[in-house]
Amino acid sequence: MTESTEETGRHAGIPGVDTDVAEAAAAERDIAVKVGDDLVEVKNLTMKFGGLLALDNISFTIKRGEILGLIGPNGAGKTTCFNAMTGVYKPTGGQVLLEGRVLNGVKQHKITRAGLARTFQNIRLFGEMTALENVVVGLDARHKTSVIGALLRLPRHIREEKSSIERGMALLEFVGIADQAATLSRHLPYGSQRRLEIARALATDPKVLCLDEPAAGFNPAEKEELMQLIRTIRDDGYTVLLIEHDMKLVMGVTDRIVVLEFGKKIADDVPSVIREDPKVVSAYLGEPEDDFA
Ligand SMILES: Nc1ncnc2c1ncn2[C@@H]1O[C@H](COP(=O)(O)OP(=O)(O)OP(=O)(O)O)[C@@H](O)[C@H]1O
Repeated sequence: MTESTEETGRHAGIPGVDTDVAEAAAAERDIAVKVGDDLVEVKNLTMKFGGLLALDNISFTIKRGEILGLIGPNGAGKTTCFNAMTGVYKPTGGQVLLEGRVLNGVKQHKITRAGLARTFQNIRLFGEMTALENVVVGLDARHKTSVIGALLRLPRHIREEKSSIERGMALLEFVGIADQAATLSRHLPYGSQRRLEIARALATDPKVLCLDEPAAGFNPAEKEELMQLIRTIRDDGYTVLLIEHDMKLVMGVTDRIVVLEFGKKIADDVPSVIREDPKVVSAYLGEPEDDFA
């Protein structure tokens, strides 16, 4: 965490955020809300699968510039919440707003374009493409030239292609795998594949980056490195929503935590309060000890 605890200006209010860094980096992004204000509002989000109420009237906000943790025991509804927010599922009820704009009913790719990017619990890369190509695919989604422009290799397309490769390389460097740019993604070590997923999501220039268990399968040293990467991403001006099972990781990296249990929100506070909350402790009873260390 950075050390800007005495902020009193309009960016104050998010513990641990170096708001100068966040503001400077994010200034280029066209985001309608200020650092510290509500960027995403989840209002009474409800998701039913037949008779199963997987999400029951969930409400929370994500503030611009924060790292928000979404935790809960197995089956609590975390991934369902991500899926309902990012257009994978159509919510049964409630609303998700990004910068005040309702996302319900908007197609997945349009939600990504609007600024909500995500990674998946199960890695979803193009295995037969190189690491760089996987990132460039994400960047291409933002291009303005037409298919005809690409076929005719018009100057604008060539310019965009060149800048895609440069930006793709910069993103691979940012997540620490630039030396593996030319490797087919299916040949990358597991940890690099997880990093590549993050780079590909960042390529869409998101306003909010949603990470679904990015440390799954990592050893403690890899987890520590990933925590550092998530902090760097935030310090670069992004807002992060993080689903994570590993409580130590969540407590160490987040500014605030929302806790779900059986599809209901049972707590929403800073990590030090969540750690002591009896409802949260009891929700984790019976879970592997590792999950609530
Ligand atoms: N497509 C679906 N159809 C039916 N039930 C589903 C579907 N997706 C999720 N569920 C159910 O919804 C509940 C919440 O599941 P979800 O995967 O969101 O939990 P989770 O908190 O992400 O769990 P985990 O930590 O194990 O990934 C579970 O009971 C699950 O079986």
